[in-house]
Amino acid sequence: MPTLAVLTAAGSGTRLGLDLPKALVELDGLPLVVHAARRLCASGAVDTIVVTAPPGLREHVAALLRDDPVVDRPVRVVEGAGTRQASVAAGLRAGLVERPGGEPVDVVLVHDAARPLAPPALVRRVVEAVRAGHAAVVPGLPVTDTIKRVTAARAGDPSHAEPVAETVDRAVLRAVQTPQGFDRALLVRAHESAAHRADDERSAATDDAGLVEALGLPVHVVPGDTAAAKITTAHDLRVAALTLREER
Ligand SMILES: Nc1ccn([C@@H]2O[C@H](COP(=O)(O)OP(=O)(O)OP(=O)(O)O)[C@@H](O)[C@H]2O)c(=O)n1
Ligand SMILES: C[C@](O)(CO)[C@H](O)COP(=O)(O)O
Repeated sequence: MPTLAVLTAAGSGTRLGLDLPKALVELDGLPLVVHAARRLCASGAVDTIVVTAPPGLREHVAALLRDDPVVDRPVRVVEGAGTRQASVAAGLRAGLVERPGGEPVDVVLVHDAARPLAPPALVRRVVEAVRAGHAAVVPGLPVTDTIKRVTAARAGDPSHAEPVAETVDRAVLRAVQTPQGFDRALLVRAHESAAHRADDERSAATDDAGLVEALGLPVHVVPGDTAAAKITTAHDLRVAALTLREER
């Protein structure tokens, strides 16, 4: 049965600090959203894609993807919303409309254009784990830094130094990435039951697996890939350019 990918691209990219939405920023001459869509298609594991575009840029994003020679799956573009969670919900609504005679989607991936170099093999790994029976799957990497839990700095301390409460056991930590993969019915249920918190940045979930966890249902981690790193800052964009060069 078919796999739908919701590709989130509606964010503004505030932390990147350029004067256009992050998904439209170019890496080696191609917008990030196009890099991400190309790799979803190259995986061979994705049948259709719904992209969440920044406000007012739906047509522009649709044209970019329509004109790209490597993006060879049907792509639908919808306008995103104010938070990532609300954008994914909008993408899901559009992507799961049944087409007459079409086979219903059974697996949904949610992927960030902000992770433009997530390799096709990673996409396949996530889809395979869902098809093997894990209803919610996230790629994750071991954490390599020593992690401290801190408490609030003392009021009036000019250094703003935060007291350390403990060193967390990093062996049990994973830094999770996208694409995240789900059984369709589970992801729809998870978004529906968290819809009341979708529009408030402080309460919205930062990833979709978190919504499944909130239902008390299991989420499994498969090995991630350093190439799927998230572009948040200008430094990350430079690292991605190096990753792309190494890939060639
Ligand atoms: N309202 C939003 C916010 C984010 N995203 C998408 O979710 C992914 C992860 O978001 P993030 O990296 O935080 O992107 P921005 O919100 O653009 O970044 P910033 O917080 O720096 O503005 C990105 O692909 C982004 O386009 C989205 O579709 N809709
Ligand atoms: C979904 C995600 O990419 C997984 O690491 C991440 O949670 C997105 O977070 P952001 O704060 O919206 O960048």
